[in-house]
Amino acid sequence: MRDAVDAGTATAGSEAVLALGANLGDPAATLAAAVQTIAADPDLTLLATSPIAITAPVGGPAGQPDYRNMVVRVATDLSPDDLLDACHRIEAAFGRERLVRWGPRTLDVDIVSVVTAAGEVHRADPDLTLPHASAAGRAFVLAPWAWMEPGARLDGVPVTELLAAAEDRDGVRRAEGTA
Ligand SMILES: Nc1ncnc2c1ncn2[C@@H]1O[C@H](COP(=O)(O)OP(=O)(O)OP(=O)(O)O)[C@@H](O)[C@H]1O
Ligand SMILES: Nc1nc2c(c(=O)[nH]1)N=C(CO)CN2
Repeated sequence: MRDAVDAGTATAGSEAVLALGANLGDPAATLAAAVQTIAADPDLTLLATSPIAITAPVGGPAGQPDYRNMVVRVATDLSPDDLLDACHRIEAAFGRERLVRWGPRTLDVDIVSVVTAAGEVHRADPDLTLPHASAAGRAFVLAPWAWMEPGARLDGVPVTELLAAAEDRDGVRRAEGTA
């Protein structure tokens, strides 16, 4: 594992893993369009996209529809704060409204991890916690990431190992096709 760094350290040449989730409207079409939006963003270089997972909702109100989840890897020179702003702009472009915690959404884009040349960025700010505070326990993030990059590590721990321990792993299945 490379050395951890504090956010605030120069982040030019970063790579980030973003987690995308949707369960309103046409989630598969939304994810496909979101990937195109990311690919077209001048501040982001899309390096890899995962297969899509169909996942049972974790938390939130009862009766919400299954999600479609995926992850992407991007390269960027944006700071983590500016990358979060970019994620929020993409969510807003797809009509995201924050009504209920863990409630249904047209598109959620979270930052799972940011790695600079100096290592994994660590930050404990509630406005931007890195690595994402819940990602290490979420099969709906870890499974698509492991399909995309079987050797991936989150903060030094193999994603496959985290996935094996994730409580929601039985609620995740792989969809046909790609975004
Ligand atoms: N790593 C991160 N990625 C995205 N948002 C984050 C992160 N860390 C903290 N946040 C903050 O979390 C706030 C709530 O985000 P959001 O509405 O997407 O939460 P959620 O998807 O409902 O739940 P969860 O945070 O458990 O995924 C955001 O406004 C953002 O400031
Ligand atoms: N299956 C699934 N469940 C969730 C999801 C998600 O993307 N997929 N996102 C949440 C808040 O980020 C809460 N619960």
